[in-house]
Amino acid sequence: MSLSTHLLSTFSQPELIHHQSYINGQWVNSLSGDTFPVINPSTGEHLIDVADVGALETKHAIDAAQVALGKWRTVLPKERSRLLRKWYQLILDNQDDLARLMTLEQGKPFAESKGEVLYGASFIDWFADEARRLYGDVIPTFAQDKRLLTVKQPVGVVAAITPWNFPIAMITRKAGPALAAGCTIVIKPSDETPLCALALADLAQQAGIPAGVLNVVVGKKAADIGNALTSHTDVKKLSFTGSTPVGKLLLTQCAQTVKRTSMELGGNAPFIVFNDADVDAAVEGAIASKYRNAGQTCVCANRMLVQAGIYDTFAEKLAARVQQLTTGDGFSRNVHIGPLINSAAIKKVSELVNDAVNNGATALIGGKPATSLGTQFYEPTILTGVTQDMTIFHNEIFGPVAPLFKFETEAEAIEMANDTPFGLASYFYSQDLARIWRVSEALDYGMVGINEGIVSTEVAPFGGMKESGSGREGSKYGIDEYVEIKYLCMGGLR
Ligand SMILES: NC(=O)c1ccc[n+]([C@@H]2O[C@H](COP(=O)([O-])OP(=O)(O)OC[C@H]3O[C@@H](n4cnc5c(N)ncnc54)[C@H](O)[C@@H]3O)[C@@H](O)[C@H]2O)c1
Ligand SMILES: O=C[C@H](O)CS(=O)(=O)O
Repeated sequence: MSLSTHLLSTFSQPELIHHQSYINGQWVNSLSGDTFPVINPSTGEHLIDVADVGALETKHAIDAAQVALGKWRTVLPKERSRLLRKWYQLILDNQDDLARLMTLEQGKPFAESKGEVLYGASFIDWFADEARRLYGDVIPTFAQDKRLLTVKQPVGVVAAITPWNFPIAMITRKAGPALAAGCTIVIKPSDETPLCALALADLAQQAGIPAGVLNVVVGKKAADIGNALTSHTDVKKLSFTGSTPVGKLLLTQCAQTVKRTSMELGGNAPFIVFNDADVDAAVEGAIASKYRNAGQTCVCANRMLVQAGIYDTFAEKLAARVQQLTTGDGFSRNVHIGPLINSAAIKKVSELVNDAVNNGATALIGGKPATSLGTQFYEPTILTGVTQDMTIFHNEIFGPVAPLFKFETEAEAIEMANDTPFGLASYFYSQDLARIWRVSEALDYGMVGINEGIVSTEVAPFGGMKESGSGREGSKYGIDEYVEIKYLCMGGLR
């Protein structure tokens, strides 16, 4: 079943909409003939049925990637760069259609979807440049008859498993550096959002990226596909973006064949506001960080830690801004907050809020599902009187809920901020330079926003520590995840 005639008519390039996996340059059905439905989280509308592939089709994709690797790794960097730049331009040329697919299958407001397409494309642009700068080293020798050097070579076939919340950017943040380095790749996107991934594959094909270099397998049987990817000896690297529990499972599976891994996992970001902060700036930063993608990002402010001296003022100002946020369908004008991805998400957010309120917190704004809009919407919410012993303090909310915790001293703020197994993003607002240095150095997180609520960019290293994962994406560091550094020792040179 394809998209309805009405929906198809809203696309400039409806041929970008695929219902089959992309393996070895071919669009293929599942061997079983099975399909699964893609649902619009805002309306519950059945969008399309997509071929439901499994382990055997995944093995075919790995085989294709292995065959393609032999030639792709020898393609001159300038040519790889040219092909990536062509892909980048095609993504830009199709921004509206890609954004439309994203809002349909993921739900985020159309303007946010358009922004993600540009953000996702920026990684292809960045690594098109990096492809031409994979330099090695000449090392001062340790013996008169020897000369030493290093070269960087592609790790080989890469498996990428990606989440639903950024259906384009989480793929390009991996495919860009992998292809730039001379690797080939098999991508398994979330079955919640397969259409964006398949459209990206179509554009890669249009760009001239050879068959087998980039493959996309979509299916509901995530564990089967994952097992095929993590157990195959031709797969030399797994790059995963998703929840920490699944990341831990995949790390275990990869250990059996000692694969390289990059893990971009869950977060629990503190957003600290000190008495000396510019409170208005902190409120704007909180709005940007907390409510983007309806709070469904790994770097969303998850715990608002507000110093006692400005707690009431901050809460009041934040509430005034949250009241200006409109919740609704992503295609409706002036909507800021779309639906949550599925019913499990609504249940999880409701349980976290209800637990906090039942234990003494107050819902200053919101505090329940927005049932008048449908089954998948949650009201933008602010909780006050929240304490460290409540469940919400220790959980990634992944919804438009801002719990405000009060602290007295800088030391207490640091202790609260670091009291979590996660270490991805963190934020704080202060105008005291000495404090800025003390707090930046004391926070156990891979990324620190200082008087800033949005830090993500292709030019800087994105990633975390502790149970938020390992490795970095984007920046001059991102391509290192996809290369092996080989040391050459040339002897007998008397
Ligand atoms: N650190 C980051 O850059 C980053 C970015 C986006 C999302 N995330 C995290 O991802 C989570 C939300 O995304 P999600 O719900 O898609 O996460 P998820 O872990 O449920 O799923 C992520 C991907 O893993 C697949 N998967 C699930 N179980 C699997 C298994 N047993 N074997 C193989 N693959 C399996 C899913 O199908 C999906 O493609 C949040 O925790 C969020 O913090 C992190
Ligand atoms: O949710 C995870 C994404 O990495 C967030 S961002 O768009 O990179 O900030």
